[in-house]
Amino acid sequence: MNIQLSGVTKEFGKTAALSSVDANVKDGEFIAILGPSGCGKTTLLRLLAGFESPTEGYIEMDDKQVAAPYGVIPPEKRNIGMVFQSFALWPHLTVQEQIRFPLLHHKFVPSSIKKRKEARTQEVLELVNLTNMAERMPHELSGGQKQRVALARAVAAQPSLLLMDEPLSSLDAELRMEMRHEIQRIHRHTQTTVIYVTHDQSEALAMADRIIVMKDGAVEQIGSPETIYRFPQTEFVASFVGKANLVPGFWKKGVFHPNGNDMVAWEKREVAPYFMKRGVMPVRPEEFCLKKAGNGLTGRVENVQFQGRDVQYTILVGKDCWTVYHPAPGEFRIGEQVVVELAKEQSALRTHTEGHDNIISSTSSI
Ligand SMILES: Nc1ncnc2c1ncn2[C@@H]1O[C@H](COP(=O)(O)OP(=O)(O)OP(=O)(O)O)[C@@H](O)[C@H]1O
Repeated sequence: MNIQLSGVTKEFGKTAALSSVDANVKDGEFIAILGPSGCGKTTLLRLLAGFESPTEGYIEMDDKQVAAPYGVIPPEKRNIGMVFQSFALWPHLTVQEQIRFPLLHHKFVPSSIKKRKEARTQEVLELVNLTNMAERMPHELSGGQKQRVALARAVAAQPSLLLMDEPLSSLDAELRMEMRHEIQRIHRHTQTTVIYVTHDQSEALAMADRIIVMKDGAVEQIGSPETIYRFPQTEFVASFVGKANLVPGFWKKGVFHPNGNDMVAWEKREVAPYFMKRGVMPVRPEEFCLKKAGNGLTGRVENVQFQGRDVQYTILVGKDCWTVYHPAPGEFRIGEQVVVELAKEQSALRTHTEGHDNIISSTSSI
């Protein structure tokens, strides 16, 4: 299903939950809506489902208007599946009855599936690896198994759009990783358009084709996970996704002089104009390297955290603390003086070409 959101605004009294959101979703895409608590993610999903109408703007699905201030097509008249954080299974139905239910009652079940409801139920049970639990009741299932049933139920009737609201947030860390994989596999298998709400950046980066990053009801940036991570367009995106250090300094002839030190020059090919105008370079913790001596900025190790593959250092440079990931084993101790440099490969990044992203080369004049 293709979706177009145009100037979508939603106000609850004086609260603007969404402010003029424009976005498009292509058929079969996996879109993550990412942002902190209260930024309007659930409101956007509820508008897409048809539970709410916009105060301004409109939503089109496959070129048909489905939501506008004066009218909205309700959820039961849209061909969508939904998965929530709370699973929302019916307590009195077995696993296979939960999956069969939409096949019996959903308005949009394709006739090819209606004719083979039992076979389709078994097929979907297999898809989520629950064939041997078909007769179990919800209280006899683990959290991960319940979430699989919820997923199976949502995709059974082959919806054109699958909406998921923080579906993994009540699962433990290991199960979350497993279910991410499961959801990706189901998406590949069904080719359904997915809109997935999360506040977890690693979930969005790992699963989505494109991410819509939101803040205070507005879209901050839309792009592929790689673009969002490597080429943030605003301070919020840089710090919310991947915890970039926002290094102050000045740009001269496409070269950045951190902390106003014109003896140190950093070249990073692609930095958004937003940062260049503000005299800032966003640098990911892994884009820095630490040395005992060299042509960089001098700092002092404030804290060291062993993380397995990397060591996370907090380095005090001037009055700012920067986060630096350095491959383990750690070579630097708390209190030690170090030199912070931009890792070599950062200046050799290939030119990025994604059409909708407004990225310029730092070698162009500003
Ligand atoms: N029915 C409502 N009435 C009044 N205000 C609401 C209503 N629903 C949402 N809001 C407000 O709109 C804003 C966005 O809420 P929303 O639930 O969409 O955020 P969210 O990003 O999904 O947050 P979370 O991650 O905490 O679920 C919040 O300030 C919220 O308090």
